[in-house]
Amino acid sequence: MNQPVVKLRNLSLGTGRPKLAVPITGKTTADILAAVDPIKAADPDVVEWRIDFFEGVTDVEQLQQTGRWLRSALGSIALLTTFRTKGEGGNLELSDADYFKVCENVLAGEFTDALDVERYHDEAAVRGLVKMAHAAKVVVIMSNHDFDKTPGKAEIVKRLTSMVDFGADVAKMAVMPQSADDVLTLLQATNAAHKTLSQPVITMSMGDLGKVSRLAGEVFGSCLSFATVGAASAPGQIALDHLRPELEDLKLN
Ligand SMILES: O=C1C[C@@](O)(C(=O)O)C[C@@H](O)[C@@H]1O
Repeated sequence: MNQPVVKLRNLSLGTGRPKLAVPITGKTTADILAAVDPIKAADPDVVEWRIDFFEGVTDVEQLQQTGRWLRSALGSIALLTTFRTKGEGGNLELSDADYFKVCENVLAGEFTDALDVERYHDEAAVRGLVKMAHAAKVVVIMSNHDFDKTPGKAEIVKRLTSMVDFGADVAKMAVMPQSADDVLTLLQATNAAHKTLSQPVITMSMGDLGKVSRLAGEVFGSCLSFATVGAASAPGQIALDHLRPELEDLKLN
């Protein structure tokens, strides 16, 4: 089977070394824009704006204006916009209806290259949002987080497969290990999904035990790794200036 590749701005996700994404978790517009210069100096492939940390997230004007300023400050770096709900490890509690409204406001603001869409919400609403994103030529990175445990291999593959069935361009799963065996489970599921799915996948085992999964994407088939410049957005993320040389060392020639 051909390697599935997805274009994200000027990147090809799914081929070569895993791409590097850095989260921005600022609370105010000033914090968010101040994060850009040090991030640009570290030269990531993708910036993830975690809008669940932004205090203006439910104000359409503030969300879209800050998004446009961020987009223009980033230059050629691809922008992924993510509202991570509280139940999946995010920072702010929103009703389902408000979650979808915020995501629609992101799309209407025309500033993002990719949108994170959580898989486990109302299914018709998820499908509707995917349609809207695709009409706006925005890449859908569909996601699911388990901050407590690592489901079995078959369950992880099933969830990633379901994301693709729901129209995801990229399917993403983050899980929490309780043991080294759990990390192996995530890696095995990644390898299996990577070999069978028609879209690229992103996976990670979080926390200290799972750090190895953030280095090993090229071997097991995860196309993007989240790394830090400043604040982390999830446990186990490694500094970008450490992760980049590790990924280069582990490159498959
Ligand atoms: O989905 C992910 C992955 C992540 O949870 C991680 O573990 O690196 C970090 C989040 O910001 C991002 O949206």
